[in-house]
Amino acid sequence: MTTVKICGISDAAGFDAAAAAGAEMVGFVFYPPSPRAVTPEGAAALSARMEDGPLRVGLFVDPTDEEIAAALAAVPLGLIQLHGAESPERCAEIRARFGLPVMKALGIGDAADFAALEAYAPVVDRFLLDAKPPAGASLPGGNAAAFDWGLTAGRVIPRPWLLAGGLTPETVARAIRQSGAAGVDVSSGVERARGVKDPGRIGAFVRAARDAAQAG
Ligand SMILES: O=C(O)c1ccccc1N[C@@H]1O[C@H](COP(=O)(O)O)[C@@H](O)[C@H]1O
Repeated sequence: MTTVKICGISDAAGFDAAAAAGAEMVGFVFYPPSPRAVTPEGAAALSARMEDGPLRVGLFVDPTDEEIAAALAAVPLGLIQLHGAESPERCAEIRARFGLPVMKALGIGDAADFAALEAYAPVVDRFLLDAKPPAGASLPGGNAAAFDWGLTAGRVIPRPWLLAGGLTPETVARAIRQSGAAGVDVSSGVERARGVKDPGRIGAFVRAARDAAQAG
């Protein structure tokens, strides 16, 4: 089954829609410059809406230990997503210090970018393969930008991985077919305005990803 992560959850309607649709993961953005940013207290209130449900993923960009600790003190995170310029050494340090699995986001523009995966593979649990930020973008992710999905087709990725970048309910099935991804992650594509999730589009995205996986 395709793993689906809905990222940038910042309100109850978005959280409830992701859980009701059966998304495996929801992402809380602990990065203040993002329009989807939540405080640890805000994420805790959303997470408390349901005892079980999706795995709570904390998204950080070049975080300090204190920032991660503050989020973890409030929210039962099951996965730490690192979406900045964290080195393999820093990923290993965070993974060991907090005792949680780490998903490293890497930007893909062409085939040469896959070389970076080798150094990270021993120290992370998952990869998130995203587009590189477009010129002038103020965020390192969440820019609705896609990369060439054919670049991952038939390629051995040394850890489980999610495809991200510019996915939408309308394109996710094609993205899964072309990339061979077993998991997908979306933020902008399920919003009705920048930073505002659309419950209907969240449901449509999860259904489209499921249908694509069943169609094989
Ligand atoms: O979503 C954000 O605001 C964000 C901010 C900083 C780093 C990463 C961010 N989002 C991640 O980027 C992917 C792709 O986003 P999109 O679907 O293209 O908008 C998203 O799934 C998050 O993991």
